[in-house]
Amino acid sequence: MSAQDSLWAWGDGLATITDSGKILDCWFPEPKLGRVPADRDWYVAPKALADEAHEDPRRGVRLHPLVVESDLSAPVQSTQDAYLRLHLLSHLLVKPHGQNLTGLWDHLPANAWTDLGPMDAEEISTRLPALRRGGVQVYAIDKLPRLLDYLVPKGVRIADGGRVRLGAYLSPGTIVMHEGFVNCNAGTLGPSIIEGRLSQGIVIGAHTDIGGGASVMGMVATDSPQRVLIGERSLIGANAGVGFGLGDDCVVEAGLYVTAGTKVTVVAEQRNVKAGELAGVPNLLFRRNSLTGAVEVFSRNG
Ligand SMILES: CC(C)(COP(=O)(O)OP(=O)(O)OC[C@H]1O[C@@H](n2cnc3c(N)ncnc32)[C@H](O)[C@@H]1OP(=O)(O)O)[C@@H](O)C(=O)NCCC(=O)NCCSC(=O)CCC(=O)O
Repeated sequence: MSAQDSLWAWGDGLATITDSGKILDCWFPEPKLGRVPADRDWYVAPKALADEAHEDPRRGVRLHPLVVESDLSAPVQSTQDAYLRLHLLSHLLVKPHGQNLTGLWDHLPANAWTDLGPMDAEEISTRLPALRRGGVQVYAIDKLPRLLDYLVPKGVRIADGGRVRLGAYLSPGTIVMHEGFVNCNAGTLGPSIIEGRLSQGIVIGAHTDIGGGASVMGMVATDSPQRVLIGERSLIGANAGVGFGLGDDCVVEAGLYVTAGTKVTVVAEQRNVKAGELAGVPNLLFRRNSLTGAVEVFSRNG
């Protein structure tokens, strides 16, 4: 694959399409980087996917194979393109921030998610009585589905599947506990424990622990130039939070929320700085002095 090819991706997908022709989602079992091979007939689906094609009158949809090719440097073009890019993240083929996600939200319809799959949210009221009679549950109205309904990442534990969205980038060895949450275009670069929330765009390094209920402040816009990276072997304590990137081997005390603008005292130097100025600095402990209320920063060793 040439360097130029690495800016492209493609995949055979199975789209859910409403009776009125609206694409609700697209599942790509084996997305790939590069261009569609020259000898590939775009109109002939692999047998495994062709065999999955069917109609589901309960949801008013049909499942139909299609092939999608995307220029990852360009904004998102369609729903199937959006789903391909989310799959690339969760298959660990493209890292968070490694592709252009401008327009992602605009191309993701807010579907009704049932245990049969997605359906048009506008049709849910009329179809609900029949769905209930059939024992079908509607568990969400949302733009992004659960990761585990599309793939099972290797070597990863997810205690509650509803808390991890398609597009999460979870490296082998990651454990997401019940309180953990991982949005799309966010995730882990190595083994780690997530008991708190990783918003869109947040990436944490290997052997880092996001404590119970902890928050890493993110941003909704997928094209924001702002990056919040948390280094390796760091710990954000239970119910704590950060609004800027931490370096390696840092600790934030349980219950302490430090935003980029929080004025902190660097104890060894007796000087006050905005915490955001310490973004990326390794070996720091952030602690609120329980006697004075001031947020203090100490150097620590490993
Ligand atoms: C800030 C630290 C890291 C500090 O711990 P340390 O072990 O380094 O220090 P220590 O031994 O406790 O304290 C050393 C000295 O500093 C003092 N000291 C400690 N904290 C202080 C504070 N805030 N203000 C003033 N002094 C303080 C102690 O009294 C002691 O003083 P003397 O020397 O005078 O004795 C810790 O308190 C912390 O917050 N850890 C985070 C743990 C965590 O949240 N893990 C996530 C698990 S997730 C989970 O459990 C799930 C829970 C859930 O789901 O809700």
